[in-house]
Amino acid sequence: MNRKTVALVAHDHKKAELLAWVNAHIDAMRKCDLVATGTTGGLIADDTGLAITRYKSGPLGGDQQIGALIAEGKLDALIFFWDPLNPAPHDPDVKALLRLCSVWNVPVACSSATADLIITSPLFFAEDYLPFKPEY
Ligand SMILES: O=C(CO)COP(=O)(O)O
Repeated sequence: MNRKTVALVAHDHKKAELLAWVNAHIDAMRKCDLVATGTTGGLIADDTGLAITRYKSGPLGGDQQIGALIAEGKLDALIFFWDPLNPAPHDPDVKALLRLCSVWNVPVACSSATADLIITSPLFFAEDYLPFKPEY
């Protein structure tokens, strides 16, 4: 099976929802190389025992570090439960991260419903499926 690199990110009010989602898809998570922003990654690693490469906390540059992975073609999906009800001090970074997913055609889920569809899609792990990669 094709090993995929998946980023896990959640704002504070959405962390419990992301943790529940990870646990609901724990078998799929074990088949992925996981990266995360700092606090999100620590929470998930402590709860599940999954190995996660942790970057800085979002407000301290973690979103931008994950954005750099996207720009380098090293990320296969972003699961980002951002908070639509509370302002974030680093909102420009949040927007920049989501923007790069569109620039580089990287699948991104901002809700558990969409994340369910990505992670259960046979295409996602298929050896012979390569999403279109734009050439700039
Ligand atoms: O702020 C975040 C994403 O924008 C997430 O950062 P933490 O995982 O460190 O809370």
